[in-house]
Order: sequence, then structure tokens, then C-alpha cells
Amino acid sequence: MRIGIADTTFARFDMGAAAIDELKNNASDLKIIRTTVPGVKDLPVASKKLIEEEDCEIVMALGMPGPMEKDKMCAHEASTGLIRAQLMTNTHILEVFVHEDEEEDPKELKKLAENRAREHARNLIKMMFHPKLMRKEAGKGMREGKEDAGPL
Ligand SMILES: Cc1nc2c(=O)[nH]c(=O)nc-2n(C[C@H](O)[C@H](O)[C@H](O)CO)c1C
Repeated sequence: MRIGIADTTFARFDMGAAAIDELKNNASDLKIIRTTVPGVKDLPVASKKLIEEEDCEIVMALGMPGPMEKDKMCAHEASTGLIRAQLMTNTHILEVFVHEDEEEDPKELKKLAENRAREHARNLIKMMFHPKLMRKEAGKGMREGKEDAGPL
């Protein structure tokens, strides 16, 4: 299976590398195509190109919106673009964003970024290779990068 990884230089942690490592640890026979762009607003077209020009069946789009109001606006625009790219291509693009202000302590932010990238990589494997396992987790309050909220 061909899997696309789109990530950014704006991010303060190499989430693309963490995602790729996790994908490789959990599935064989993967062809991973990675593209790196400056920031989150560049992710929609990068992801669409991975799908249309590189024949990827699914893409992870990893980025780190900053803490300023203009960064949050950028993240929202990027998110809208990613949804549009999914609808245009009928292909999943897993948005893996870690907002810089989710954690104050840089060490905690790094841990969050790594865990979120890895957990979404495992989600991708479940979606593409083990959909029944994914279905078993429906309604379980799963969260990526932090403690699960758990079911009600
Ligand atoms: C204000 C701003 N904030 C962010 C951000 O929080 N995170 C991020 O990844 N990129 C940001 N960028 C850069 C844009 O996403 C984009 O790379 C540039 O506008 C060039 O297209 C910008 C311009």
C-alpha cells in the first residue's frame, strides 16, 4: 500500500519521522512517500498531489499551529483545505495537528507531538488493514496523544 506523509518545517518536532517509524513497526509492504512543506496551509495541495500524482491511498498531514491568533486562523484555513482535498479526491487525509499551546512545557509538547503522530499512524493501520478492530473502538472516547476520555 502507498501511504503519503505530508509535514512541515514550521513544526517544532519531527512528527513525520515518528509517524513513519510507527507505520513501519505495525505493517509490512508499505511504500511511504513523504513530502515536506513550510507550513500547515501548504499541506492541502501537498496531500492532494500525494494522492493524485503519487497514487497514495491515504495521507497523514502533520503540522503544528502556533499560539497566536493568526496561527489559529491559518490552522482553520488549512483544516478547511484538507477537508476539501479529501472531498475532491474521495480519499482520507488524517489531519494530525498539535497546537503549540496545548502544553506549556516544551518537554510535554514534544511528548504530545510524538504520541499523537504515533497514535494516528496506528489509526491509519487500523482503518486500512483492520477495519473490524476500528469498529470495536466506536464510542470508546479514544484520544490521540493524551489519555483517552473513555466511554460514558
Ligand atoms: C501565521 C502562520 N502560522 C503558521 C502556523 O501556526 N503553523 C504553520 O505550520 N504555518 C504557519 N504559517 C505558514 C503557512 O502555513 C504557509 O506555510 C505560508 O503561508 C506559505 O504558504 C503562517 C503564515
